[in-house]
Amino acid sequence: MVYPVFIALDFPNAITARQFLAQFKDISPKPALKVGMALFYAEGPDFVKELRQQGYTIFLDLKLYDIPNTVGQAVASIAKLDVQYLTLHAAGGEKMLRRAVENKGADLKLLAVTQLTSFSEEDMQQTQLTTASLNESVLHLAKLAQKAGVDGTISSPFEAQIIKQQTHDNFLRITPGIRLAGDDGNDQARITTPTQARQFGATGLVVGRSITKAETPVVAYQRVLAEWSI
Ligand SMILES: O=C(O)c1cc(=O)[nH]c(=O)n1[C@@H]1O[C@H](COP(=O)(O)O)[C@@H](O)[C@H]1O
Repeated sequence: MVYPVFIALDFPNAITARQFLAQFKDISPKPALKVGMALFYAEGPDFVKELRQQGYTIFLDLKLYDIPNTVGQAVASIAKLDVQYLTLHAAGGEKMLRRAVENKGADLKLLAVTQLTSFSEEDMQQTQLTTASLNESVLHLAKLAQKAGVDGTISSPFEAQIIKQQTHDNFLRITPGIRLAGDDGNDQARITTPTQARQFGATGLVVGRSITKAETPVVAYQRVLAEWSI
């Protein structure tokens, strides 16, 4: 089983994203890409289609969170874009998650965001959405997502281990909050290196700034892969 490393294309527009990707033209296999809100809201589905035509695996990170009917319709629209992964918030609840699963079609994998990797324990309590600890909340939401038929979770690597222990074997554990040793954590609160994420049982990585802001992004990407694939 090959576990993916998604490069987060957090760029403001297609021009800068294309310039970035030009550096990877000789890299084979092509890296998997995560298109998030900034790029999608700027360029819309056309840029996603362009990347698909070039053969990239696409993770569309729109973190859907709305009433079940609206999310169901959104997922049905997104399924037509032929992307491979899509995020939605587990906190949207079982009915919302189930409606998304019903509308996703055969080839799209749904990933439920548990607690954002930018959240510390303190940030989470400040929202007053739960009195559970961060770990308890992540595990609870992971189990809820599994029950609703979602394909896996987004969490920090720190929670991947407990999710692995308490969910079925094929349940995906994709982890952002990844930094190469020595890189700044920026706005992230729960970060690990790719090596630590692998040891904690992650089954996929999302890496943004450690690659996109590196002096030589291709070298940084290869360092991530080297740590990840041991
Ligand atoms: O769903 C995500 O991908 C996501 C969830 C989460 O809890 N934390 C998180 O950082 N992400 C995304 O992962 C990427 C991380 O970027 P870097 O911090 O630059 O590596 C960003 O595109 C975030 O939107």
